Amino acid sequence: MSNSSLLDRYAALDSAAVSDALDQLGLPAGVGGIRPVWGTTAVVGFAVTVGLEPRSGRPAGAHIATTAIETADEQSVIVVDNQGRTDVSCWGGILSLGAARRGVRGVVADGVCRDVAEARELGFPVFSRGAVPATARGRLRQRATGEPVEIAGLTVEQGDVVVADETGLAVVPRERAEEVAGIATAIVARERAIADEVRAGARLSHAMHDNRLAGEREAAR
Ligand SMILES: O=C([O-])CC(=O)C(=O)O
Ligand SMILES: [Mg+2]
Repeated sequence: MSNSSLLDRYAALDSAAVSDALDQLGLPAGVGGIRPVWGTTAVVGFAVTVGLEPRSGRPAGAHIATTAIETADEQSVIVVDNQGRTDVSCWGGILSLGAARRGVRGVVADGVCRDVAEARELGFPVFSRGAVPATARGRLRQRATGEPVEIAGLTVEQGDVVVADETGLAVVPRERAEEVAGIATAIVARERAIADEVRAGARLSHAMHDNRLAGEREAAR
């Protein structure tokens, strides 16, 4: 499957269905707490990773995330590991502008951002733990780009599939991405069938029995 067909498949899914598929395969489930900072609803793409750390008096290099954005493209989601910090911004409006100009699909940060209005005006999806005005300059430095990072307890490797929406975040190892998409697609179809029965008046406790909802193994579609 081509990369763009794979991302089209994920665009038809959501973080909950992907999390259920990951559960079935014994892979780490999705996580919450990282949410859209303006009205965006969902983003899927291949991870381009950025690891940050406190600057702690060391010399400043390139501004955080700038070199990662320069390697990213229209299939990328920038994934920023700021170790969950909420006291200093790890993403801002000029970064959103630079990423949007490359066609990047969005950013997912385990930390907080600033310049929310600038992201909204650009239509650039930003998912984070919230926002704070305090700049990264002088406070943070880039530890690495393209290396594995940790986001809300999930390891994300460069090229993994990232699914972020209003519910939370799911991360799929690239080598399992076709398999997970197949199972998640079957889960979505089964849940639609259950919802149709509920709309038609079926008893909820019957239609939504756990054995049916989550206990079965899915045949991938
Ligand atoms: O200086 C910063 O912290 C980054 C920033 O605001 C931006 O990208 O616009
Ligand atoms: Mg700014």
